[in-house]
Amino acid sequence: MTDSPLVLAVPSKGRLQENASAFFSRAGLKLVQKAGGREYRGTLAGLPGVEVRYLSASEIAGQLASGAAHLGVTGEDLIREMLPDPGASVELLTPLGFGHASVVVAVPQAWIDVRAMSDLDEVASEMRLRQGRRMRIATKYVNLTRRFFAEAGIADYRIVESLGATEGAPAAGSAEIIVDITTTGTTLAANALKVLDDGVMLRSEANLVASLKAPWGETARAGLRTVLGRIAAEERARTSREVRAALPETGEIDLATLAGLHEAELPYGAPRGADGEIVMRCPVDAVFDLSDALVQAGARAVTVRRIDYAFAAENPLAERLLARL
Ligand SMILES: Nc1ncnc2c1ncn2[C@@H]1O[C@H](COP(=O)(O)OP(=O)(O)OP(=O)(O)O)[C@@H](O)[C@H]1O
Ligand SMILES: O=P(O)(O)OC[C@H]1O[C@H](OP(=O)(O)OP(=O)(O)O)[C@H](O)[C@@H]1O
Ligand SMILES: [Mg+2]
Repeated sequence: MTDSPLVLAVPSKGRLQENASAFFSRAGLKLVQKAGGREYRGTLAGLPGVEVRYLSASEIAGQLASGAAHLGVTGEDLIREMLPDPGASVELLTPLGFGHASVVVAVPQAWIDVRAMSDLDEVASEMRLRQGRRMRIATKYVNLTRRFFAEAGIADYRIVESLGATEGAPAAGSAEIIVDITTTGTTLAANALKVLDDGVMLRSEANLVASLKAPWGETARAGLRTVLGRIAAEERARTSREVRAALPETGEIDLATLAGLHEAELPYGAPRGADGEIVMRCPVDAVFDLSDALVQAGARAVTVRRIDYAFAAENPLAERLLARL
């Protein structure tokens, strides 16, 4: 097996770019773009075993599928559209909380009686019978559309592949209806289109995705552990708080029960002495209940802190992926 670096594919433009760079920098992964932002390759500061490639969101999906990139950030819609059997070539490691958008079936607002896919089925059949032609659907999501329409039992249609400005197709007369991605619905409304009640094909967001086809040599695996370890450390830190308590001078606190009640853990283990200090960690929502419970149980002082990073010996994201390679 080759010992190439970990290739990390990052959106170079479009909606996902800014959020993706912010996500990596929060995790202490500083993207360093070579040669003044014109070069589409870069590095991660301090990690020589990682090579960064700046690509469009759809190219990233393609490179993960082919194995040209090990790890990347892209939209779930693109993965599901471009890969016939996503589970066979990639692993969706974790949704990232940005790039939310839905792939939808939209028809002209003027079609007042058409509200659901079943109505569309009737329209399609009538069009075929009365006018001798098939209903045309403009989209770049050809595969997702075929699958969704097959599941809805609609076969009387034809896909007109669209390369952009899909919402304009019905007004331009190149298709009757469309399948496209939407977030606010502004573009659909501006083009007098409406989404069918049961016409949401996929709710998508940006994901961190790993390739199962890439050459996973030692250097790439080591890079993966570091990158995913930092991402997990940031996530753990952001979603939890550190709770320190001075234990009572007399008596004992049943820490195990308290921890269980408040989804807390003792990352450094139980205290060694009776009147020591303990460090717990709990979800953000559980902070006040846990602190109250500690005070009621006799703790002399309780301090709650935000954490920057919380590293751990386990690396669940990396282990899950490595188990599949
Ligand atoms: N409102 C939105 N419209 C389109 N894509 C969105 C939206 N919100 C999030 N996304 C996500 O961003 C991905 C593509 O982003 P974007 O359109 O910015 O890329 P692009 O650089 O224009 O690439 P392409 O030329 O392939 O469209 C989508 O596939 C989707 O996952
Ligand atoms: O529901 P809305 O918030 O109105 O967003 C949806 C629009 O945004 C996207 O286009 P984009 O701006 O990415 O241009 P593109 O089609 O050239 O990729 C998408 O293709 C829709 O046209
Ligand atoms: Mg776009």
